[in-house]
Amino acid sequence: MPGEKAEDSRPIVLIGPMAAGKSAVGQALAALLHGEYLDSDEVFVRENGAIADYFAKHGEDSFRELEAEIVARAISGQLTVSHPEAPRIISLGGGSLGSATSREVISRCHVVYLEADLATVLPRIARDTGRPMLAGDAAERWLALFDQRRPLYESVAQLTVDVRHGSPEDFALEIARALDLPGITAKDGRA
Ligand SMILES: Nc1ncnc2c1ncn2[C@@H]1O[C@H](COP(=O)(O)OP(=O)(O)OP(=O)(O)O)[C@@H](O)[C@H]1O
Ligand SMILES: O=C(O)C1=C[C@@H](O)[C@@H](O)[C@H](O)C1
Ligand SMILES: [Mg+2]
Repeated sequence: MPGEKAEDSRPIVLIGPMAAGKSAVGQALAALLHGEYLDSDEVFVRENGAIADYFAKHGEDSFRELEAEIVARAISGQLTVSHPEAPRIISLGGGSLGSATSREVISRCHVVYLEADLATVLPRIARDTGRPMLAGDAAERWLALFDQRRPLYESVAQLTVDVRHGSPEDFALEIARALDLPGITAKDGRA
């Protein structure tokens, strides 16, 4: 029909640094689109236990191998439980783009980069014990990792959302509008 938006079954993948809100925004977006939400960190924990414990026992390299496998399974639809045509929203672990395979795998998706800064995430990471990559001085570690990874996020992002001011629901609507998804109007979010 003229004027009707074409179906677009590509998953929406959320990337960005630790505590930017990938999980919170991903869940809000799934609710808005009546879609399925998947989180590579949650899948990891379900299959292997707490991330901090896994790092302590097996080290980061082993974690990254399993993480890359989970990303591939998530994107390919192997972990999907809902209707095959339901929108799929997938949040990736903050360090997952270190894998060239994962960068390649997500190139066929809508890739949305949640861009944050230290001031925004500081209250969220200050008392963190679950993120082994932030062990020690969490603020210093977050900044160092962000400096190192920012070029990777930027190189794969198709849409960048500034998440410094607003709620997860605000950002979900911004993403849905920017991607011009079927069923979303500019005015209130739903057709
Ligand atoms: N826009 C927001 N406003 C206020 N709080 C937020 C916002 N986005 C996320 N949060 C809160 O910040 C914390 C971290 O968010 P979240 O877990 O979604 O980040 P993440 O990017 O998935 O982090 P990780 O790298 O650990 O997976 C959570 O407590 C969440 O509720
Ligand atoms: O930035 C990282 O390296 C990480 C981010 C988290 O999402 C987890 O994937 C894990 O704690 C490692
Ligand atoms: Mg998360």
